[in-house]
Amino acid sequence: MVFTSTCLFLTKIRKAPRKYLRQGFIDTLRLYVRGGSGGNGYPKYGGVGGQGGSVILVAKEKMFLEHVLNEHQSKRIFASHGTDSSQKYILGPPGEDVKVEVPVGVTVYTDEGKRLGELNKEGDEVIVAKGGIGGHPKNGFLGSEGQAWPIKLDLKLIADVGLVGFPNAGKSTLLRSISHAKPKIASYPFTTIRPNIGMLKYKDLRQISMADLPGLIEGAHANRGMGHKFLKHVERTTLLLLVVDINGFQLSPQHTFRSCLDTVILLNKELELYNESLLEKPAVLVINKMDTDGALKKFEKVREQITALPEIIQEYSEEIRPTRILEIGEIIPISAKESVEDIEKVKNTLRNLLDINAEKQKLKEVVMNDLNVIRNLKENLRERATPVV
Ligand SMILES: Nc1nc2c(ncn2[C@@H]2O[C@H](COP(=O)(O)OP(=O)(O)OP(=O)(O)O)[C@@H](O)[C@H]2O)c(=O)[nH]1
Repeated sequence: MVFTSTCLFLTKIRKAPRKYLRQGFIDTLRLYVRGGSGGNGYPKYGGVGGQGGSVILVAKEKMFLEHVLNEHQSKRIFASHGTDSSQKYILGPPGEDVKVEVPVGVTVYTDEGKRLGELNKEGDEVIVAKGGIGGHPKNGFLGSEGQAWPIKLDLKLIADVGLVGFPNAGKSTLLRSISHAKPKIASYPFTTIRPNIGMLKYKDLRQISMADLPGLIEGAHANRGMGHKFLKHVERTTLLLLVVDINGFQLSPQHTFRSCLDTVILLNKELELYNESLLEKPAVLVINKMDTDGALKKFEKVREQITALPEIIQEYSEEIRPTRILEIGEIIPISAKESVEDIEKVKNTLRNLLDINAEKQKLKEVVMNDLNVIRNLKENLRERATPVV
């Protein structure tokens, strides 16, 4: 009886998980971290206390912040203290470091917004709370306290390609058919509520990662829909893959219907408003659902309009019209659902564009290096030419 009532009581007080946890994707996480204190020294023998352990973040692939939260449910991570110096240990043993695995793509901040570091590839490490130094003659043999503060982990997914589009355009369907990812697909908007990452695999073993992000809506830059939260992930992708529905989009009967061309322009605008530098990224435009009635005729018109975008946008009102136009490298009509050939075409185009982009980046680096060498040489010559007074 007592047992039953205890169970009932426990069931009653168990809180429902917070909303963001129910959604199943977290891209920021606050932790409290503390390095261990240094051990005290031993004045009699000039003994030095052990250094306190540090809290260190280590980047790991295929991880999400939910895993960090599961591992550290209290959100408090403490490294151990250094041992005092004693007769037994003249040099006190150091405290152990605590290594916390976090996803690749995390940037760490303090509450004041100071950036402590970025973890961009597997194995990258950032010390987030240093252990205190041990006591020794110069500090009066008193070990000092370790660093202790709350930190914020901010995750931005790193993928080669980022899928951007309005809800229901077919982004998840494309990701599913082009990679081995299994995102949820349904005929209603906002089926995707968390980013999914798929790997595109090629015969020569080359792999390209692609992130499917929840659909944007008008006003996403100002945090309407789920936009803002997810737009930040586009910042770290190399190439943008815009997906639009040839038949346009309407969020609900209360909302304005947007044609296929409108959605391209609106996506351009949303990206621009969120962060103009996103428009510098190479972009491919995929026009989806080409298997539907009348799609071919609509496509011919839309393609023409998109190639003349600078003039076409003048017909749009100021709040919709972007000031800067996204450079669309290629426009590909596809049926993500029906055509394997279309998917192959997208796959090959992405690879080519990424390769061209990598070459460009390399060239840019070489030019920058050369410029630096020339600048240094010039400075050297100027210094030599200056007469010594
Ligand atoms: N006819 C046709 N329907 C498609 C095609 N691609 C996707 N669909 C359908 O469009 C609907 C939406 O597809 P999703 O892949 O979930 O779209 P999404 O862009 O990921 O949607 P959100 O998760 O809301 O952002 C589903 O009913 C799909 O079956 C296509 O090529 N042709």
